[in-house]
Amino acid sequence: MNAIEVRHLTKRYRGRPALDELSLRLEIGQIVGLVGDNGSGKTTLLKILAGVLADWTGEVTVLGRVPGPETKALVSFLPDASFLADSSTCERAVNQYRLFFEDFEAERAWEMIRFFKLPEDRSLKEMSKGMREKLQVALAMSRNARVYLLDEPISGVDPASREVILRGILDGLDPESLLLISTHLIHDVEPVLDSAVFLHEGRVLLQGEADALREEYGCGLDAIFRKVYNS
Ligand SMILES: Nc1ncnc2c1ncn2[C@@H]1O[C@H](COP(=O)(O)OP(=O)(O)OP(=O)(O)O)[C@@H](O)[C@H]1O
Repeated sequence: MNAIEVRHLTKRYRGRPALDELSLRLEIGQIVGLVGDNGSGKTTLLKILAGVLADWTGEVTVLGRVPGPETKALVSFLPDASFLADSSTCERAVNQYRLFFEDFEAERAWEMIRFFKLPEDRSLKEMSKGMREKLQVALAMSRNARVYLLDEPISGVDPASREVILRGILDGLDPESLLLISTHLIHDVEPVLDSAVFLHEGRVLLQGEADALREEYGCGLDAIFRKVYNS
């Protein structure tokens, strides 16, 4: 079964298409990079798949169902903007997740919080941007979801921490799940990707297995990005 199936998906904001007849299929058991130039529709697509945007046209299924309450229980979505209260500490955030999500494993979240060396005595307001991102990754990846949708999870972190976060994401990832990760930091994420989807103006510009794309273009995904978006 395809984890995600999208056909002719169009989403307009005040009449202007953010996604334009987009079609895409993603199978379970993969780590997929979602890349594209600014405004190409990555966040909009992830929000629709996560079931937080509803006014679109076309066909979308996630794990065989139209995005809604049923799929939300199976999909772990890490949005680009923090939704946790500024006053939250690690402990409060873990407890909030435990209340919200039946599939949340608090112990796994604590392991990641320690692995990321996050300060347990500081509120979110007192944490740096990178620390907040690490906490959100720890929470999102501690759900036993079938589909993980991560919107720019490493945008605010230093290069060494990016590797640590990616390791944290991969450790314990169920091979029977799909991880879709949007990023501008293709070079950093490339080593973990099985495949990539390139968006442009709300459509799929290029999609394929990472190895096949590298072979076809004779370079890495980062260089492919520069080639296709500069041409
Ligand atoms: N709430 C909104 N109201 C109006 N237009 C919006 C809204 N959100 C997004 N858009 C528009 O939709 C298009 C796609 O935006 P989106 O945020 O999905 O792109 P993106 O690929 O995630 O961009 P970036 O790489 O800059 O984060 C853009 O033209 C943007 O201006």
